[in-house]
Amino acid sequence: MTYILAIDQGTTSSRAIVFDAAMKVKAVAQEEFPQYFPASGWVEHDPSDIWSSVAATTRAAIEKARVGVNDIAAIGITNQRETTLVWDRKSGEPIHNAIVWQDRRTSETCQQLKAAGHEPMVTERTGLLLDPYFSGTKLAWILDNVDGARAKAAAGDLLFGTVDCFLIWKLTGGKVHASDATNAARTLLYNIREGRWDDDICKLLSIPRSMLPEVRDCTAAFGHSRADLFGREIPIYGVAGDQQAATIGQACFRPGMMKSTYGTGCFALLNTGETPVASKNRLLTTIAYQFDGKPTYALEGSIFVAGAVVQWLRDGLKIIGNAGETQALAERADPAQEVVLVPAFVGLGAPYWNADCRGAVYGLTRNSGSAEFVRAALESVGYQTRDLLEAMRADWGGAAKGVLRVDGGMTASDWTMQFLSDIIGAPVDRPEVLETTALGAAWLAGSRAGVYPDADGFAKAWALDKRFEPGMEETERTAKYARWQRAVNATLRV
Ligand SMILES: Nc1ncnc2c1ncn2[C@@H]1O[C@H](COP(=O)(O)OP(=O)(O)O)[C@@H](O)[C@H]1O
Ligand SMILES: O=P(O)(O)OC[C@H](O)CO
Repeated sequence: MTYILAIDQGTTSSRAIVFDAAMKVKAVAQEEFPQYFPASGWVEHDPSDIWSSVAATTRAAIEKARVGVNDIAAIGITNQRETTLVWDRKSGEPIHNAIVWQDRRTSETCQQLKAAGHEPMVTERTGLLLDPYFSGTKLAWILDNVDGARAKAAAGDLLFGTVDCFLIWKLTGGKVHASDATNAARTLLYNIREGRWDDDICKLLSIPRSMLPEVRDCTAAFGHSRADLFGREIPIYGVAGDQQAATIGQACFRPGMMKSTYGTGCFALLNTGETPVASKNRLLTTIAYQFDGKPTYALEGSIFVAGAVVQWLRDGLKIIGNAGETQALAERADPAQEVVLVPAFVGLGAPYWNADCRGAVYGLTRNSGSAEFVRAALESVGYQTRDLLEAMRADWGGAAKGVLRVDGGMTASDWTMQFLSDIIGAPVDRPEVLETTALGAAWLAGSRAGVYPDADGFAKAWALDKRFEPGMEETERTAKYARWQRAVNATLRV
């Protein structure tokens, strides 16, 4: 039994990956599923799509890998975080669509809670902000808006879960209602300092404790998959939210180590060790992972638009046919032009948290063309990362100018990675395995199953594909970053 099945349930697709004993990818299956936008700023998933895409891709990956089900030692799960589901304890039927992390419908509730002065207490206990991003107010919305939900919840007939918890419930045939500490840490209901659901916050949002799952370590036993799913019961041994799983997959096990994942958006996590660091710069404090009942904390910064800016160049402006074309165009851009793009398409995330501002372009001349736009778009990813790192350095002395480990689809762009290193003034390391998120989940499950090495052994196995070293002069770096900051300030004021 030397293979591990990792489930990566993301925002737009579900993926299943079979890893071999050497932690190499043996087979991958992926399925996209529909996104529902019932009103402006609302985003939902149909829970049956989440489940059917996971069921289909896990079976397909096992088949493609040509391994017997008896050779799979364990299942690891990683998932889009914060997305909120509520289902009936007896029938297992969801009572509403899943409300996705991007959904802003609870903006007003958050504003009211802030106006009533609750944010300092909530931030102190959960490490999060009173923002619709997190699960708590989404869960309260479902209870308030589905007929009879409040009464059923009070009677103990409803269960809440983030996506990991829902998948564990489905995989085990309703036998296990549990989540891991990293997912719990994103709900706005979990006290990350005390390691338990917070009764005061639950009361504030009128959420009955009986709905909430049991919270376990990332390497706990989460039951077994139903025998009829794969032909045999397989233990579920590893669970972590996707950004935390990427941190684990990048072996950021020591305080001061950080990773940044560049997909549609970008999420940077900095390991701060065994004590939670409260941010003065609107970063989130979260749990990076939890082993043996002991949490390791992280500071997290989220950027909403990273790779999405490249999609906009392709689908919106139509100045490229595919993402790979950005490299040549950026190289060709006129060095004398100083075009700056602030991609605040949906507002700005950390450290600004401004939901209302919108994107802007500065420094256009009569000669500005597609090459300068492309360069400005790729540069915006580097500048936004520097914003996060500046905030991390201001928050915590341990965040010195260390190496940044990167992963995600956009790290394929050498130009972007070189600019990133230039503008942050630190080395950027791209690993050989870019399936870092799934690898993190696989390692959690595989180490518990005894198939994979311990954390030290795993960290040693981490292999570098390419290191990008900063080559820009300090004066140029300072001038460029100052221009970016002026552009952001102007954008926030419009
Ligand atoms: N060569 C490239 N240059 C620039 N951006 C790229 C390149 N290849 C992929 N991307 C960007 O990376 C993103 C896809 O990354 P991925 O990790 O698959 O994202 P997600 O998991 O959020 O869907 C897309 O937004 C795409 O525009
Ligand atoms: O599914 P992804 O990769 O877009 O990740 C979503 C994050 O977990 C949201 O916090």
